[in-house]
Amino acid sequence: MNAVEVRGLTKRYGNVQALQGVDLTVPEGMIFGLLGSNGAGKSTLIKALVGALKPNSGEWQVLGLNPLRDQAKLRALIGYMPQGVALYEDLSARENLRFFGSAHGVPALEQRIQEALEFTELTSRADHPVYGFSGGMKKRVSLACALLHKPRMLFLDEPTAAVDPHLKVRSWQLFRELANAGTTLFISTHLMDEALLCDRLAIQQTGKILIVDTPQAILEHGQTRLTIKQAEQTSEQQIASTPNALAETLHSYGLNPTIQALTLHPDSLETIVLRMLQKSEVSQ
Ligand SMILES: Nc1ncnc2c1ncn2[C@@H]1O[C@H](COP(=O)(O)OP(=O)(O)OP(=O)(O)O)[C@@H](O)[C@H]1O
Repeated sequence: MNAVEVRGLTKRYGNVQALQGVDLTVPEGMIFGLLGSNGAGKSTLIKALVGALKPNSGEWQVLGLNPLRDQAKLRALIGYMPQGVALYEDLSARENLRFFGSAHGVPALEQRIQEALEFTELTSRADHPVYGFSGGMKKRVSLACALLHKPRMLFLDEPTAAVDPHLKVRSWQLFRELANAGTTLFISTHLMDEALLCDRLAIQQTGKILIVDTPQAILEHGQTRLTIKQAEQTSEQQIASTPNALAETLHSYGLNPTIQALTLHPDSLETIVLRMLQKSEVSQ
């Protein structure tokens, strides 16, 4: 079964058409990314899918349920981490989890809270009030709340916005662990490096989905500028962004003709910075 099926979804706020006929299918058990710039309609789409707003028209189902009509049933099956922090600031992380867990009727709640705190690396600050937490820690508490009832599907609206590189990497490890265990994740982002970590990616612009494919296939829509410097001259050419195109071009420069594809995987700036930070921690 598909986790999400959407046809012709529209949503208007006054004269702003936030969703302009969205069609989308999300298979179960994967990390599905929704990439779009500010105002593209990502939060609106997620809110419609979790039953937090009423679209103007279209058909939409999540885990086979209608998010408005079957709201109570659906809430038991999904976790939702909104973009803004929706926590009780005067309560501790554990108390927030207890509150959300009770609302969901989570069995063996205290044990489950402990597991969620460990999973999100919050145990050492579990009993401190949330108002003293950094933005990244609050995000982790929100994630723990969304995970508490072991949902089949998680909707995470820009979960790593304003989060430092270490926590971002850790969050994506968590997302991958959850997907490996069978959870479907629907994650919105405007960050390209995160988009590449998804199994499938939809690109949204002004309320419309432009393309849905694997990140690799989307990258192959691009062109690569290849600069080759030899003793006397530098040559530049545009080639297709595919491993085969690179190998083929380099054959004329003497690359072993049996090599059919070449792929480079340079570290992102984030990875480089993270490694530097880790090295300096070890040497201190
Ligand atoms: N409650 C609202 N009332 C009026 N307009 C709204 C409301 N919520 C969103 N909009 C408008 O709808 C459009 C889509 O907004 P939405 O928040 O869904 O985009 P987004 O892709 O999530 O953006 P961001 O990345 O900045 O969070 C924007 O033009 C926004 O201003």
